[in-house]
Amino acid sequence: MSALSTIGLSKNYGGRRALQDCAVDLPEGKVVGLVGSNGAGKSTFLALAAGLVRPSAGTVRVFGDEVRGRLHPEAAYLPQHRPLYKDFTVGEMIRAAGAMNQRWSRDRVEEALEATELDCDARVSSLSQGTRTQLALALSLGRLPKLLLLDEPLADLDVLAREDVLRLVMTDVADRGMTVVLSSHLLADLRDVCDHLLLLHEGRVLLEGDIEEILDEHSDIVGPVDDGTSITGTVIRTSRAGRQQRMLVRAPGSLAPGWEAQPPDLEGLVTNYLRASRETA
Ligand SMILES: Nc1ncnc2c1ncn2[C@@H]1O[C@H](COP(=O)(O)OP(=O)(O)OP(=O)(O)O)[C@@H](O)[C@H]1O
Repeated sequence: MSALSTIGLSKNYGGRRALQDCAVDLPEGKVVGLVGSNGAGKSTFLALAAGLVRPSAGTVRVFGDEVRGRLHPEAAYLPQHRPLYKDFTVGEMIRAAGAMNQRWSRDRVEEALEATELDCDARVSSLSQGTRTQLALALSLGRLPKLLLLDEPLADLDVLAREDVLRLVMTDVADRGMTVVLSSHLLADLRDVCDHLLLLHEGRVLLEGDIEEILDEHSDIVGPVDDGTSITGTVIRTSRAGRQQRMLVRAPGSLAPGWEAQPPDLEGLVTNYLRASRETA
């Protein structure tokens, strides 16, 4: 079953197109890396999925139910600006979140915060950025969501805090089969935990699918610069170096003598898609 699917999803802010005609199908139980440059539409996509903003066109479904201006009861959403009351203490914040959510596990929140050794009497305003993210994430996990939407959860965190945040998320993925969509403008941030990719560029879906399948479908091929006629498949991008040319090809056929194929790495593949898109714009 799809955890999150969209058809023809578009969002305009005034005259600006933030998202255009997006069709995606994110399977249940996956960890989805939502990747794209600044302004690609990642936050808009997540806010639409959370029902926080309404689409200009198209539909969003969470576990088959159309999202209409409210968060799906089985979903949790953590926006970029961590929604915490700065004047509250940690304890007050946990109680307030509990009162606001029908389905709530205080045990899960406390378990998630165990490693942080957070003082329940500390004011939210006194916490470091990383600890605030951990607190906000723990409160999201307290809803025991089946779908967790995380907008730039790793931004502004040091290496150790990043590891802690990802470990928290992956515990619920492993224990409860939770689906996660987490955004970043850096694929490298997400590479180790994601098994599904959603690549956005200027509001459009450039690539979406299971990461292993995407990699299997593509080849990096290298051959003589004066021979391009024998290449079958879809050439995503060509670059030249001296007397050789290198191509990223989707579904390549058999190669002519003089050509060699290698499996691409994900970072290189994504970079080629983004560059090709920029070059044709
Ligand atoms: N509330 C808004 N009003 C007007 N324009 C907006 C609004 N929110 C987003 N935009 C515009 O929509 C486009 C997509 O923005 P969005 O924040 O979704 O991208 P993003 O990929 O999350 O970017 P970043 O990585 O910088 O956070 C951008 O051009 C942005 O300026």
